[in-house]
Amino acid sequence: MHNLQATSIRYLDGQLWVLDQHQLPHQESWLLCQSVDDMVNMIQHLQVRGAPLIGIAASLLLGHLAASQSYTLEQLREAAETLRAARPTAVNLMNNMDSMLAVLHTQGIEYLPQEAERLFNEDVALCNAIAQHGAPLLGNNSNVLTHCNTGSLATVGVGTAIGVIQAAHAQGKNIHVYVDETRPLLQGGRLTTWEMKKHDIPHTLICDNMAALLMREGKVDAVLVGADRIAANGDFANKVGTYSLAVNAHYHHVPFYVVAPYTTVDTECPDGNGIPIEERAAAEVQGVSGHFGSVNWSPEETPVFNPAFDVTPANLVTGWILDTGVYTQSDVASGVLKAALQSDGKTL
Ligand SMILES: CSC[C@H]1O[C@H](OP(=O)(O)O)[C@H](O)[C@@H]1O
Repeated sequence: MHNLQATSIRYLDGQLWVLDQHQLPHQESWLLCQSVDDMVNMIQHLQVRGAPLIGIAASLLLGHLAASQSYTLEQLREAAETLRAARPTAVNLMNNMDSMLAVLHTQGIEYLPQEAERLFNEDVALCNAIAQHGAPLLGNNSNVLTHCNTGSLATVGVGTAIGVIQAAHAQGKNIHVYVDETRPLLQGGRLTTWEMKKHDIPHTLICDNMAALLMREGKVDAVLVGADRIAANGDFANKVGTYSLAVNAHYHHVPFYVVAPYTTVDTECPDGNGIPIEERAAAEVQGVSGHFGSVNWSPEETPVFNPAFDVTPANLVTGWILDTGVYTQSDVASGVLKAALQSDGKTL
C-alpha cells in the first residue's frame, strides 16, 4: 500500500498509525496498530470511531497484514470476520470487510492492499460529493445544530454532516453551529468543537438537553446529523440522542437532514427494526473518563441503560443527503435509495 494520510489515520512506510480520539482534544497522541487485536481494541474503546472511519481503519489493517505476506488466506479471512464483528451498528464496517473478503476470494491475497487503498480513496471522494450536494441546502446566516461527530475524525475525508457545514462555510456563507455535547462520550463537546475550531467555523457548545429550547426560540434553521446505518426504507441509526432531536425538530418545524455515504446504506435491512443497537458499559454513564483520568459520580453499582445509538424513523426526516444526491421522503418511500445505489453501479 502507498503512504496514506488522513486526520485520524495514517499509513506511513508500512506502519499503520491511529490518532487516539479518546485523548482529544487536549492531547494528540498516535497509536501504532500492528494486529487485529490492536484494531478491535481501538474500535471498541472508540480510539478509532465514526461509521466510515471504522470501516476504512479495519480495511487498512487487513491490507497491511496481507502486504506483510506472513498470513494465509484462511488467517486473513478469519481476521476479516473478527474485525467485522468489532462493533455491531455501523454497517460501513461490514460493507468494507465484505468488499475485502470478496477481493480475497476472487483475486487473492496480493490484491488486498490495493482494495484497502481503493476504499480509502473512495471515502475521500464520497465525502466531497456529499458536501457538494448538501452545501446548497444551507443558506447564508444559517444556524445549524449537529449531534456527535461527523467530520474528518469520523471519516478519512472532510466528513458527512460536518463536511456539508464546512463546504457551506468555505463558500463564504455565514454559518453558525450549535454543537450537542453528546453524552455520554462527549464526541460533540470534545471532537466537533476541536474540528469547528480547526476550520474557524463559528460555533456554540450546548448540552443535549438544550436543543429543544433553541428550536422553540426559533434559533435553529436546520439539524444535520450523520448515520451509522440507513435501512432500505430510510429509517436510520445514529448516536443516541438523535431520535429526540428529530422529534423536537418535527414538532418545531425545523428541517432535519441525515448525511451519509452510500456505504452507510444497508439495503438488506428493510427498516429500523432490523438495525442492531450496541449496548455499552455502565461506567460511561456513571461518570466520565479521558486524558485527565476518570471520575465516577453515581453510587456504586447504579443500574444503567447505555445504548450507543437510537433509530430515527424516516417520517421524521426532511432529507437524506448522500453522495448520489439529496432525497426526499417520497423519493425514499419509492425505493430510490436502492435504485440510486444500483444506478451508480454501487452494489452493497
Ligand atoms: C460520519 S457519521 C459517524 C457516526 O458515528 C458516530 O458514532 P461513534 O462515535 O460511536 O462511532 C456517530 O453515530 C456519528 O453520527
